[in-house]
Amino acid sequence: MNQSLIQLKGIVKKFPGVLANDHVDLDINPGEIHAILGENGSGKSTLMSVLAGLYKPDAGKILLNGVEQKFRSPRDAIACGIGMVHQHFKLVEPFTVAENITLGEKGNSFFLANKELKAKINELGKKYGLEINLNAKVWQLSVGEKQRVEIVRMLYRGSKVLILDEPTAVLTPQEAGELFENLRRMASAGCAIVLITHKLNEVEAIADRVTVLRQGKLAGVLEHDQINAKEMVRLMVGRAVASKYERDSSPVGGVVLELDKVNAFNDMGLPCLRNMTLCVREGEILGLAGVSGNGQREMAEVIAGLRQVESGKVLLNNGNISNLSPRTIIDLGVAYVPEDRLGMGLVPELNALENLILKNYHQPEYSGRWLLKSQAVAHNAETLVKQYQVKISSLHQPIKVLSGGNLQKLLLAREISSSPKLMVVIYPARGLDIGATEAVHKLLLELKKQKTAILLISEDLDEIFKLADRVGVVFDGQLTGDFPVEQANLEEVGLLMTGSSLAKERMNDNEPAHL
Ligand SMILES: Nc1ncnc2c1ncn2[C@@H]1O[C@H](COP(=O)(O)OP(=O)(O)OP(=O)(O)O)[C@@H](O)[C@H]1O
Repeated sequence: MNQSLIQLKGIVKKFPGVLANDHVDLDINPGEIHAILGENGSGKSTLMSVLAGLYKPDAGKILLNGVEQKFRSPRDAIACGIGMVHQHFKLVEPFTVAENITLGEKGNSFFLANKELKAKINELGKKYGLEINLNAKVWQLSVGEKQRVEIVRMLYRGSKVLILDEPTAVLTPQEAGELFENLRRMASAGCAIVLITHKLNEVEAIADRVTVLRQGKLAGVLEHDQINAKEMVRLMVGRAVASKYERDSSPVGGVVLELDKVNAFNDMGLPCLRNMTLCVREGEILGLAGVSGNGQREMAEVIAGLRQVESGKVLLNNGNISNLSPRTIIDLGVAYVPEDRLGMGLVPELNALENLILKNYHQPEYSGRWLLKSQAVAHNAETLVKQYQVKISSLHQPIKVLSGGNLQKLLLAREISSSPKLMVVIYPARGLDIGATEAVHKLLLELKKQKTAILLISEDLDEIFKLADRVGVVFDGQLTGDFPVEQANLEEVGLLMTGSSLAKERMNDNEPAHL
């Protein structure tokens, strides 16, 4: 048998109070796509950070082609051909693509990203299907394009082992398809691809081998012919996970949220909501399907008071809330779980006590004459953390160290505990493992039972069909479909998401398909 390209042997990594990796072994072969699976907090990112030189292991060895390596920094790992593309991209937004790719390279001034460098980057792009406009500023790029820049940056530095942390979590289904084709091309050219993911269908579609972690330990390795969803779930969770939820069939109430011909602009000043019209009723989940980037985020921001309504109205229980301040909208009973949990939903540097009162610290319940009422703040956090089963070693620790699932539970705990009339939630299970996804879905179904109107924005049609009473489709800032879930058809919804019929109508009207 050929020698593994990378071997991790007995890796141990401890954090205060947590054994994140407990004697984990991992073999990676050249030319393979190797998936790392495990529930939130099982130690996947920690193990990959050890391999990428970000963390020094407390025990264990890293072997490259059979030779032991000691990485003191990511620079050492990169020099050995190991590069990691993180979930949160590490690009400098005001710089161009070329500058970002060459940034930090010895001897290259990024201001002088010259012809030769550009030719080299273009060649890599062509070879692996990763073409990008080198002169574009990073802030102008879509999420998928930014990810491409990160990958090309690693390839440019000679990476032979590319670690991708949940790369499809932020991509549209089409972009994810393209990424997989490109990864396959890289693997065929001899690179090893290590993929951290929660999506079992992706693993089935693309992985050559799978390593499963559970509670910091190695739970098992599946060879290609052993990869199937049931076995992966068994190794990951050790129990069955609901594939369907029981539906609450109580009748829905009156209209809570109404968008009446709302128009708004995106960050680039282009129209992103175009006469958007929809409504959500009491005790109803409207699942809004759509490829991200079709105005969903902006719609949620308009409802939450974070984006200007240019024309049209946002009505809450028949009252016009367009362009009211976020605080007023919160006080009127609107809860919001944004796409960007750690940037917008929670403050990474603050602890759980502080994050859990971010929306109501000014209220007499928590606010004394000069200082916060520390006992009330602590009681609130202790109760919510227990009730929502957030795994956290200390309420005083910055929440940035929590796993994705625990962050989302913390955020939902804060939002749900305000007993909202309307909950707007975007991609609630993005990046979460199946156990945490189930927990989050159950919280939303419980909220529906309490008669809250829920606008659930998602790209995951399984999620929408599991939870929603009605399925809406958004394309290019407009509602292009609206069906009771029983009458919704997966294929039709998928087609509407790509704008197929709308695109045809547009062409007939001689209007451009994209603004
Ligand atoms: N810098 C840190 N300080 C303290 N604890 C940490 C740190 N990084 C991770 N942990 C803890 O180590 C454990 C493993 O975390 P890790 O992020 O590796 O899990 P994961 O499997 O990648 O989770 P997810 O799927 O949510 O990304 C968790 O309990 C986490 O809270």
